[in-house]
Parts: sequence; structure tokens; C-alpha cells
Amino acid sequence: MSHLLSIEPLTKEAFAPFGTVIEADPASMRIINGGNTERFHALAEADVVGADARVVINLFRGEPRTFPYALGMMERHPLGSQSFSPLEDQPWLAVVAEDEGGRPGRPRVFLASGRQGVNYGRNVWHHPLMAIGTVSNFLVVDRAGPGNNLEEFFYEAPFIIPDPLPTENIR
Ligand SMILES: NC(=O)N[C@@H](O)C(=O)O
Ligand code: NI
Repeated sequence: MSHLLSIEPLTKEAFAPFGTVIEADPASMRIINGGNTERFHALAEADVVGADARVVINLFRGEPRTFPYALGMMERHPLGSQSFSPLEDQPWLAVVAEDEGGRPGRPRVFLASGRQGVNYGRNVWHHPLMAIGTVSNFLVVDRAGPGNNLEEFFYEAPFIIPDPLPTENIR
């Protein structure tokens, strides 16, 4: 089995096993504020569990990853979902994996446009934030509160993510 990973375009259908895509989906749009504003309603839902769990809104400023990238670990948050929405129209990578008996399977790498965010479902394996090209800011909605909300897994051998830029190479 090759450890070189391919990069897929992010679509809500392909990402569905892992969470939802946060983008201006016309099907969710309603006109509000007397016609001044388009509301893209309820694109995702924060899912937090446990006593005294709170939904919090954060800013993450990610340094761009360097490529080829040796992906050696994945993480998940058993007590809450986690969303990432880019703030500067910069593409980025959402990396996820199915759970296979309590460990992540082969990672899947999705190239998100600068107008696409994701909400990782609660307890879904993912790689920590992967900005590409330049320092990138993200609005992050996730869980705060008591309890251990981080589980990490380290692969026996790293997977390799090729350079996603220029994005024209993504098929
Ligand atoms: N540690 C932290 O809050 N961030 C990670 O969970 C991540 O997915 O980037
Ligand atoms: Ni995370």
C-alpha cells in the first residue's frame, strides 16, 4: 500500500461521512433584513456533550504547512464537533479518516477553497489545522469545558501529502 496520498476536491457529498461543508449553499439561503442580506441558514450544528460543556468561538492563525508533508498522526475530539472556516479566501486542507476499530484508517485529503469551511463531526478523526501557502486565519467553533476532549493516534509510518499548490493540479 502506497503511503503517498492523493488530494480530492472538497464536496459535501464526499465529506458527508466526516461532517458537513460550510459554504454558501443556495438551498440554505433565505433573504432577511428587508432584502439587504442573504442568510445561509444552519449550515452546520455544533455538537457538544458532557457536564458544563460550552460552545466557544475562536480564531486560529495557522502557519502554512510545508510540502511534501509527512502526516504521522491524527486526532479526534470525543466530546465535541469542531468547525474551521477560512477568513481570507485562502485554500486549505481538511484531512480526515474513518475510524477502524478505534484507530484512524487511511487519511483522505480534501482541498477546500477559501470559501469553504468544514465542521468535523464529534469524534471524527482529523489532522490538526492545515493552512497552505500563507499564514491563514480561521474562525473555529468547538467545545470548551471539563473532560478530556483530545485523543491522538500516531501511525506506524507517515503518509505523504504532495504539494497541493498550484491548485490546478488537483483532480
Ligand atoms: N488543539 C486545537 O484546538 N486544534 C486542533 O483540535 C485542530 O484540529 O487544529
Ligand atoms: Ni481538532
